[in-house]
Order: sequence, then structure tokens, then C-alpha cells
Amino acid sequence: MTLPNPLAAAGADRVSETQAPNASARAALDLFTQDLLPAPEDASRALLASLLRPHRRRVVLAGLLLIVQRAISQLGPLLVAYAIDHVIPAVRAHQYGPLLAVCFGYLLSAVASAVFQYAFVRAEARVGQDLIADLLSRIFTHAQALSIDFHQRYTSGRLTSRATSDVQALRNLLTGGLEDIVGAVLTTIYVSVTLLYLDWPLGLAAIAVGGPLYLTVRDFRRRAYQVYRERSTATAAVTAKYAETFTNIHPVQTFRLETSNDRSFMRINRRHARINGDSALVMGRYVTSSRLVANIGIAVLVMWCAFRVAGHDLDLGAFAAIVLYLRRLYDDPLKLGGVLDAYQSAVASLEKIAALLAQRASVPEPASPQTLSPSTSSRQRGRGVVFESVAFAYHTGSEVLPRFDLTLVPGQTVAVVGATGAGKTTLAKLLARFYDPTHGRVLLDGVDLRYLTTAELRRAVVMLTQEAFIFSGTIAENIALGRPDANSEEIEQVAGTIGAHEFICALPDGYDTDIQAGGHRVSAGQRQLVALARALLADPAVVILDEATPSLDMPSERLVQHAMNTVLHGRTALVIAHRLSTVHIADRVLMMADGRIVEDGTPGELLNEHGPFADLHTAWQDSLT
Ligand SMILES: Nc1ncnc2c1ncn2[C@@H]1O[C@H](COP(=O)(O)OP(=O)(O)OP(=O)(O)O)[C@@H](O)[C@H]1O
Repeated sequence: MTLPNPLAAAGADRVSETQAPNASARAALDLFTQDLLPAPEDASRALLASLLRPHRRRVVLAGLLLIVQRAISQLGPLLVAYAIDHVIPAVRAHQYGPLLAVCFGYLLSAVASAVFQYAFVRAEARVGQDLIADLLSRIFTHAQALSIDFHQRYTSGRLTSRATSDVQALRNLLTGGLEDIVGAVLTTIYVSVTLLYLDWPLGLAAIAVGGPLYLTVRDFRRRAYQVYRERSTATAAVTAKYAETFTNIHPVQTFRLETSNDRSFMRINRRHARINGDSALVMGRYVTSSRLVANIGIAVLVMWCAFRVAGHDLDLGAFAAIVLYLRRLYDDPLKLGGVLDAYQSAVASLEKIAALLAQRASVPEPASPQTLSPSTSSRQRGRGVVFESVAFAYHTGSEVLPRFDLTLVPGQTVAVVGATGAGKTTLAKLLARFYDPTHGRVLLDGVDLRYLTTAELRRAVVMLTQEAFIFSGTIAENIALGRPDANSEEIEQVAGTIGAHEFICALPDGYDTDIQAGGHRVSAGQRQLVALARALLADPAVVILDEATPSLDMPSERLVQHAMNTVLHGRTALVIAHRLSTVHIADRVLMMADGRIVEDGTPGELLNEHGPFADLHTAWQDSLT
């Protein structure tokens, strides 16, 4: 039977008082909401270097292919110049050799350019896709290893955004964008050298026009950096809102959050639209100003060349080649505007990904781990737990658990009760090492939890939360998560012991029934049974149980209670109790208020003390009548 918590309202008031974060904590929270995680200055560069390192050979090969391809593709205007100055007079004199040579040269350069281009695109695509796959794996693995407090602040929506839109921005740059940027630089070098070779005063003048053009590019880069950064944050906010709303659609609809959600989404969406408008404006300004500069430059140079051709100071062929080269010289940098868009987006995205990857778990793996000694008693699976001078504060700054000492005897079931916000879950999470104490230490069989590897700790301590998670896969796979090497007999045996065998056999494919993530095809009680079977299979020394509050019907309630007793039997257990029936099966009760243990004793002792626990007990009993 699930009972209302009569102290809830009082606790809620206290929460709002104690929750006020201090200034530095608030500043840290702001960084999170703006997607600005603290990271070393060169985090992006270091990440890029580490991503490229395994592919350096292919990167060098791709670079060489592009260098050759761009060189070959600059031959066209020279062939045109040769055709005008030499082929036409030869044809007029009925000599067709030079014409054939030019046609052959043109064809050869076109084929060679195509071959090198294809080879380059292949190498680029391979490197790009491998690099993106590597990056996605790193984000996934790293995010999984980060501690709970990070995820609570960063949210799954932001993580999704890093792995989708930010990775896409990098993909855009790596597949096509980089080619355009490096290609533009190569074209500028080749064309400038060729112009200097054809006519050095003109070459110098053409390069001089590049000066103002460079200034427009620089100005664009400066403005674009800020605006693309904001745009990426605004896009991430849209993705995050989508992800968070639709992964929590059930509570959203239950609590009728649609209207307030619409309002906040509209705000986010308007900001997104405004920033996109700003970025289009920055781009538009760059395109117009750079085109103006380039076209004025070309007009002046063409006029100068025309005068020199008229004065027999420049060959007609050279004039034609120069006009063609001038277009190329300024066209590529102009195109750069579009590519720089992709470049700036990718830089902003890389920065965010690098900052995410630079985060360190707040509960790190030990450098020199210790192991737990084998369990001493075969009858008693439990291990002793000691909270030694422990105090704890969340990142928000205020102390939630003031300094305390607590010893849990092996095999003892301890129920923790108290108002909402009293610190029950926090105490449990310290024992499961989701957080490290800000002061003191938590010892399991005399070993500080900080010195146990995550694998060893998770083997010894299992925390069952209210959600009773069901993952996508079969029922058998879900139970086997407790001990992945368990065979089907062992799985069926624990399910039988827990009392889940009957309902599982009634499912369409029994243990092989595929249950959707979120457990839509199993009831709340059945979900709890599966979670308890999983815990029993894991056979931990310490069980932490955050008892589920939703009420179950009587038969299910009895089944779950029986399953709980089975799992708790002989182990050290800390149960956050929401049910009167659970408190009665406990050997010991801890009554918490404002982060302190205010009463500690057997249920009978505490009832006789007529203190807060006795009041809570009476309120529970009253709610039953
Ligand atoms: N992740 C967190 N970040 C910041 N403060 C937190 C966090 N989790 C809990 N708190 C605060 O710590 C205090 C203790 O919370 P805790 O969840 O341990 O209480 P509880 O007794 O388990 O409450 P309930 O019965 O409602 O689960 C509360 O003031 C709560 O607001």
C-alpha cells in the first residue's frame, strides 16, 4: 500500500529556502545553459589533431591529390592564350599540328583533372566519414562515463544536439567545405604566380586588389564567428526542447504542460529565427562588398590591359588568358564566403564538442584501485558500510547533508524515512557513489568507495530506483543486465524466486518477448518485478532501494513486497521507504530531517519515543482509514 507523505508540504518550503545557489554556482549554471562548458583554450585544436592523427597518411595523400588537380585545372587559360597567338596564325597558314596539340593538351588536362578530382573525393570521403564515426563514438563513450550530476545539468537534449547538429556541421566542412577552402588558397597561389609569369606589373596589380578583398574576408570572419556561435547555440536549444519534450511526452500531457511548452518553444524559436536572420545579413554584407571590390578591380585591370594590347605592349592571347585568370583569382575567394559559413559553424560546433569531451567525471576511476576481500560468511552476503565524518553539497553550493557518521551492519535492512527534500536520496546516492562526499568518506568493508573501480562497486552495490527501468530487448535480456554471463536457467530461476515467472510465461513469447524501451507492454508492478529479478541475479552485497511510490493493486503489491523481501534477505539494505509495510520489515529506521538523521533505532524503539517518526507513523496509519 502506497501512503501519502504527510511531511511533504513542509519539506517543499524548506527546499526553496536551501536551494538558493550562491553566485559562483549560479555563474556555473549559466555556463551550462548557454552551452559554454569550461574547457582548456586549445581543446578544439587538440581534439582535431587527435582525430586527424590516425589518418595522417590519407590526409597527406588527399592534400597532394588536390595540389596536383588544382595545378592541372589552371592550364586552360594558358592553352587559350597559345591558341590565340599561335594556333590561329598556323591554321591560317594551313598548318594543323599546333591545333591538334592544343586540342590534345586540353583533353588530357581535362581527363587528368577529373581523375585526380575523383581520387581526392574518395580519399576525402573516407577520412571524413571515419573521422565523424570516431568522433561520434568518443562523444557517446565519454558522455556515458560522465557523472550523474553532469547529466542532470547538461540534459539529454544538449547531448543530442552535440551528436547531431554539431557533428553534421563538421561533416559539412569535412566533405566538400575543406576542399573549397584549400582549393581557393591553391588557386590564388597558382593564378598569382601565372599572372606574374605572363606579365609581372599586371600580376602585381592583380595581387594588390587582393588586399581590400582580404580585408572584407577578415571583417566577415570576425562578424561571422560571433553570429555563428550564437546560431549554433540557438539551434541546439531548439533540438534540446524537441528532445526533452518528446522523450517526456507522458508527463507533459499528464500535467498539461503543452501551453507553457508552446510558449517557451516559441521564445526559443523566435531567437533561433532572429539569429539565423542576423547570420544571413552578415553573409549578404560580405558577398556584396567583396563582389564590388572584385568587380571594380577586374574592370580597372581589363581596361589597363586593353590599352596595352592596343599599344602592342601585350599579346592578344596573353590578354585573353589574363581576363580568364582574373575571374578565377577573385571568384574562388568570393565563393569562400559560402564555405566560411560552413567553416565558422564547424569551428563553433567543434568548440562545443571539445568542451564536452574535456569534461572529467566528478567521480573518477581510482588511479590505484583496491579490491574487496571475499565475503567472509556464506550465510550473510551483506557487507558493512560506514559513513565516516561525511558531509555533502551539490554543485549548487549549499550543504545538503551536514557532517554525520553512520554505520550499517552487514545484513541489516535499514529504512530511511523523512519529508521530501530531507536528504534520503542524497544519502543513498553517496552509498552508490553517484557522488563523492564533499567531506569525509564512505567505506564498504573498510575500503573507501573512491578506491573501488566502477565495475567492482557496481557488482557490490546495486541501486534500484523508482523508475524500474526497462530497456529495449527481450525480458530475458532485461533480467540478464544484472549479470550478463547468466544462462537462461539462471534467469528463469531468479524470475521464479522473485515471483515473475508466471506473468513472463503469459507473455506472447515468454522470456523472449521483446519489450519496447520504456516498458509499454508491461505494467508498473511487472516492471518492478523485472528490476528486482535483475538485482537478485546481480547478487550484490548491498542493495539500495528507492521504493516506488505509485500505488499498485493488492495482488501486485503483495507480489512486489514478496520480491523485495527476497532481494533484501541477507544483504545490507538501505531502503528509502514510502510504505508503512516496508518500514515494518526493516531492522532499523533512520528518520531524516533537513539533511540530518534525527532518529535512529528499531521501528518499535522509535514508536515508543513518540518523536517525528511516531508522528509520521500515526499520519500513515490515519491515511489508511
Ligand atoms: N541534483 C541536485 N542538485 C542540487 N540539489 C539537489 C539535487 N538533488 C537534490 N537536491 C537537493 O538536496 C536536498 C535533498 O534532496 P533529496 O532528493 O536527497 O531528498 P529526499 O529526502 O530524497 O526527497 P524525496 O523524498 O522528495 O525524494 C533537497 O533540498 C534537494 O532540493
